[in-house]
Amino acid sequence: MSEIAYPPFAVLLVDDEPGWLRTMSLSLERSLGVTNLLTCQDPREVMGLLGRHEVGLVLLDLTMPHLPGEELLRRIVEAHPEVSVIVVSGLNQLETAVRCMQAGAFDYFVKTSEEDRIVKGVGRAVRMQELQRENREIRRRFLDDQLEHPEAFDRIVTADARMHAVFRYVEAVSRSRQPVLVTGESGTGKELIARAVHQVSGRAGELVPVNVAGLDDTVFADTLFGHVRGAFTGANEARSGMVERAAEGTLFLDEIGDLSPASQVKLLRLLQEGEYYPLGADRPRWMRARVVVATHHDLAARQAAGTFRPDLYYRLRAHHVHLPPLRERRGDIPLLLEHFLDEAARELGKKKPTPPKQLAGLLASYAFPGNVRELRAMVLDAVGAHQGRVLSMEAFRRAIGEAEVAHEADRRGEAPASPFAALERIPTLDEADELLVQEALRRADGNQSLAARLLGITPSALSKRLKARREAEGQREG
Ligand SMILES: Nc1ncnc2c1ncn2[C@@H]1O[C@H](COP(=O)(O)OP(=O)(O)OP(=O)(O)O)[C@@H](O)[C@H]1O
Repeated sequence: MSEIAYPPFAVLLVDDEPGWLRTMSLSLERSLGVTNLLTCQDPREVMGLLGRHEVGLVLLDLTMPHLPGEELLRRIVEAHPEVSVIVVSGLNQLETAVRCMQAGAFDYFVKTSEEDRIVKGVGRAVRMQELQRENREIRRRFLDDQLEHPEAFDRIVTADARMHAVFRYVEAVSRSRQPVLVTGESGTGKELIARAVHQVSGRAGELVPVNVAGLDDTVFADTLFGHVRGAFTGANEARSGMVERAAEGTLFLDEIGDLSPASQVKLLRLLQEGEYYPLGADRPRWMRARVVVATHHDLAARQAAGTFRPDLYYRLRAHHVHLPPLRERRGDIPLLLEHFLDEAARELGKKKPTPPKQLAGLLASYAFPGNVRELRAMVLDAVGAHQGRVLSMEAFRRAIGEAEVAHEADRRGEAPASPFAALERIPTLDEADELLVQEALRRADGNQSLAARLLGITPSALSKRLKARREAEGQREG
């Protein structure tokens, strides 16, 4: 796969000094990975270039022959308000800087400032442009409803509208270099989404996963940033870290909610500054990798509780994907069941068994705290143990029973012993009847025959109850 130009819009450098254009182009490419570059020595050509190319950012020198930079700045802002302009001037004059900012410049640097500062300023402007473009892109894709890379989501079996919205969002943010945060309960498919983000991004390198849970700060830094020779006793060789390994690809940091406070600071610095120090190094390295992070924790709650840094949380939240638990997309259960039956039969070299009719009802009534991973394990176990043509219900009943007992044991001490213990007044039989019917319909996603099965009554009995209730409500309103 060939490397795709970055960013997805051109950065135009305008200066009459060819030497400055060359040095700046090299710095931007080396430090920020910017390859989508245009250069121009004659300010009179700039408006034409903006008309012909998709430019997102202009670095503009102020003192050039033929056309004063300030005048050109005004023309650009008027004709292309969506383009950001950074003024890089030879003059260290406060008044000029103020005038340029008032005219609509995104930032102002003096040429003699450290090159590093200008590069970081360009990094900030690129990030702003990316966010603005992604906002437009997200709006367009939601209206359009089509996926451009459906193959990237092939491994994710779903017919759920929220999951499809996630796919469209992933496509909309895929070309950016900003981090993507994937949240959702354990087993909901966060790693599959991280892989899809990587695939859609078209980045040539590999996806490098690192589980950061339980890493102490030193191991975290060494794993991610590597070390130079002699950095600590036993460091006989220099070793590059995962950030380097993922340079042309994607770094996937899993279990980010469990990161220690000291490592949170390091990660924030990496994301904010785009640079890091291998252990023992005295010069920073630039990060080229795209970062995707995932957690099953509620980061907002962790942030509020003071265990997760707010600045890191807000930084990560810019591109956020949340995966709904399986119990909120029960319509996916039959599809996943088929998918895992195929997979299990293939892996175990068996003929695909037929699922018994009652299985759908049993699975629909279960909360799946372990989500898709739990369903997959159940199906694999059941197919492994099964003989004959029709799959036995027993393996599923046992797995669900055991999981519920384990779950109950986990909750013991916190949860009330009976569902009514916390209530001041127990519901009347009629009210309980009503509550059960509502809950069954909710769990069955409004499917009445499934809801009836959950309630242990026939579909016509449920339909009669619903009809009677509607009539009673009608009379009350009338
Ligand atoms: N929609 C899906 N279609 C097919 N397989 C799925 C789907 N969602 C999850 N899986 C499978 O379920 C298992 C768990 O998925 P994954 O590892 O992506 O979950 P996770 O959210 O990252 O979990 P954790 O938080 O525990 O790391 C994997 O075997 C994965 O292939």
